[in-house]
Amino acid sequence: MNAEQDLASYRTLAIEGCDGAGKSTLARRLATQHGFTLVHCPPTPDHLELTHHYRTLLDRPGRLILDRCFLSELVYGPLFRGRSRLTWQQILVLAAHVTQRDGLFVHITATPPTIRARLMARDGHAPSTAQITALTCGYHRTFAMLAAYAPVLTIDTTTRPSGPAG
Ligand SMILES: Nc1ncnc2c1ncn2[C@@H]1O[C@H](COP(=O)(O)OP(=O)(O)O)[C@@H](O)[C@H]1O
Ligand SMILES: Cc1cn([C@H]2C[C@H](O)[C@@H](COP(=O)(O)OP(=O)(O)O)O2)c(=O)[nH]c1=O
Repeated sequence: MNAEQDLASYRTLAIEGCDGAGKSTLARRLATQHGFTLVHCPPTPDHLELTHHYRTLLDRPGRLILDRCFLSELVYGPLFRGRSRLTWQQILVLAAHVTQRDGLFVHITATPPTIRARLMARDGHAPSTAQITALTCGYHRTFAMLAAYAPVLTIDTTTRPSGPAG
């Protein structure tokens, strides 16, 4: 698929989006087919110094895919924990490291009913459609801001097949 060939030309891909949008499926496929090292970034514990954590990840050698990154904090933080532990200023410093590493931010999205159905099928439970809508809107706002400072590609997987051919 052309879009995936384009993605493969970057040295760094930071893949972000709502749980269930299809990040890990795409990340695994790109890693397997194009030889990226895949790093999944799960929710980080409170004691972790977040900017140092992500800087260290980005200092790794070679081609890298981050399956989630510091942008999760901006969206999940305010909605689920009352605040983001990272400021926009800190986010933009980290984003500059991604860009300097020949990086692209990949925004994976889908319609909230699609995401909900996928989460139900994958996990047997899912947030409400309203909660998923809040998350997808949060990501849309975040990426609209980020796009003024760093390269962003949005992929809507609602109708996109997930097979090996992409
Ligand atoms: N492009 C796609 N089209 C249809 N289903 C998909 C697609 N990408 C992922 N899925 C399915 O949706 C579910 C969530 O995908 P996953 O990659 O785990 O999302 P995330 O990493 O964003 O939580 C999985 O069951 C996966 O098989
Ligand atoms: C990285 C991150 C994730 N999360 C949330 C997003 C997900 O709902 C949940 C689990 O994330 P994760 O383990 O990345 O799951 P998935 O690959 O299915 O998206 O934690 C945060 O609340 N804060 C964070 O900083």
